[in-house]
Amino acid sequence: MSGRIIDGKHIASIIRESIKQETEKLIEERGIQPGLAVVLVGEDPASQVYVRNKERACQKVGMYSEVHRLPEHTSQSELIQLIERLGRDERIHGILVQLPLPAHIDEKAVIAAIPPAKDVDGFHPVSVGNMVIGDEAFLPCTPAGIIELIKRTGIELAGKHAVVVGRSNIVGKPVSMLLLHEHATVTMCHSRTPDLAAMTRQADVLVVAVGRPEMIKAEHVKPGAVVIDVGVNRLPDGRLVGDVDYDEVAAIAEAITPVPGGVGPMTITMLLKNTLQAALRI
Ligand SMILES: Nc1nc(=O)c2c([nH]1)NC[C@@H]1CN(c3ccc(C(=O)N[C@@H](CCC(=O)O)C(=O)O)cc3)C=[N+]21
Ligand SMILES: [Mg+2]
Repeated sequence: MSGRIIDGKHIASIIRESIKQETEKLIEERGIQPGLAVVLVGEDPASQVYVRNKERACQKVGMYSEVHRLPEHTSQSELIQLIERLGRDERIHGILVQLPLPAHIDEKAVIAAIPPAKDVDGFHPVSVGNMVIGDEAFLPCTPAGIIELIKRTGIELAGKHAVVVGRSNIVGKPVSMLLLHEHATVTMCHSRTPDLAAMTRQADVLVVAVGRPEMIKAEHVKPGAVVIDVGVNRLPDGRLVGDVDYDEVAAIAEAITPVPGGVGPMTITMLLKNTLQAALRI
């Protein structure tokens, strides 16, 4: 038996088509073109690729985008001044500061400078708080993309046991909360969890976001589970792999996301969705 492949690229393209149509309508009817500003500090090669992909995705759906590339040595106050200027800029509906930032900059202080109404990453403490209490908020893009992927694949979450491996503020913690909102029973695991496999083998839905290449093996997975792989790991030989050993796990899972072509394309799609939403709200 080999499980279904959850085709994130295809599902993302369907959603992007409807975002494109709504964008055209907003321009036509109200003269508002959704605009995204992406801020990139430093020369990290992976970040450069992500930022270029985000810029291209905006253009494809008819949104305005601008990228601010700042040198590695930019000071925290210079960066915050730029964010405050973008916060006042009427052309800009969404602001995204690419993470990670250089070590001399306090990420929390920078995120706090983004007006919550333009926080399309959903990282501002106000957005996080609204998300946790279930109020309207910009949902963080990767967690929102994961839920959308599961729903559009026709997988029921209510009453299921979801196990999340990884507790980051950008994926593990928020996706656990969104799974809870979908009425799953949620277990959160991390690097200090003893006997990880004993926990993950209980999962009906297993979400892995730890950043360790191919660490989840067949022994970690209950036959028939749904496996969502959030990892994006570039190996020395250039191959891109997830946190899940795809070949082993695909053989026993009911459904599984590939890397690339799984969660990644959904992340950018949810960013476009949030940017459209930000423009619709004004
Ligand atoms: N402020 C901020 N917001 C983010 O959302 C954010 C960030 N910083 N820093 C880095 C991470 C990572 N991330 C990805 C987005 C798309 C793919 C993606 O499209 N991946 C493709 C493959 C891309 C490739 O070939 O390298 C795929 O999985 O099919 C991956 C990773 C967003 N992040
Ligand atoms: Mg894999």
